[in-house]
Amino acid sequence: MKIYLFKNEDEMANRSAKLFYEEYLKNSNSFKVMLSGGSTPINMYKIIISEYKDKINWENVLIFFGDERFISENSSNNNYKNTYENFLKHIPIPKSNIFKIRTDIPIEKSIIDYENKIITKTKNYKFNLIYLGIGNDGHTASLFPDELKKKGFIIYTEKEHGNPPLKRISVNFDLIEKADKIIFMSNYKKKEKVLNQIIENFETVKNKYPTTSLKNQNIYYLIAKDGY
Ligand SMILES: O=C1O[C@H](COP(=O)(O)O)[C@@H](O)[C@H](O)[C@H]1O
Repeated sequence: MKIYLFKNEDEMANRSAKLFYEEYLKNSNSFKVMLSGGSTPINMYKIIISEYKDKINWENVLIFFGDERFISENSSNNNYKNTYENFLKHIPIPKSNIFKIRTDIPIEKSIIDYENKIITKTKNYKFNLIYLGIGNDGHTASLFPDELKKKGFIIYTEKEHGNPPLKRISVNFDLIEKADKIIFMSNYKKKEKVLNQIIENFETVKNKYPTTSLKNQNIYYLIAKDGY
């Protein structure tokens, strides 16, 4: 596990976009990547579009999502919609290489549908690269501290979370653990409590939060801390 601090969001975005490209080069025949939702990755997407778009054979890139807010794809709260608007519609990736989490069918059916897509396109749920965010309560993807009992590779939450409160679908720890590389990206602002603990003494918060509970050896925390 490595922690990298950046002076600002742009520097963090540059590094995370470079990592995207580096991992693509290692797996350029079939690059399986899982993206996080929320606003943090948007700057990274801009850099991938401007710096790397033309260096990547998008036919060989498969895009999945770590979690989804269970709301219509037309809503600005939908992770796929945001990723499509800020990233996917700007790159020449075939539509058939994008695997979204459906919100137009019942939630129990959607997790089965999503898991089937993953089973079909990966070897035993293994991704080359998984991007994750960090919530101010230490959640990651949609694995929330107060409901971690569900087993399986894909789960949905019992409660509604966030603003607006919505049920969520998420990949679970067992799937994330299998990835070749995991990148957490987070902005210090509004997440001081959990990020301070991660930065200052990771060992003391190991296993305390969903975001610090992974055992995978190839985890990068990229944290933008103004003026650091
Ligand atoms: O709700 C969510 O939030 C987290 C963090 O989002 P951010 O806006 O702070 O970047 C995100 O990682 C997750 O995918 C999303 O569903």
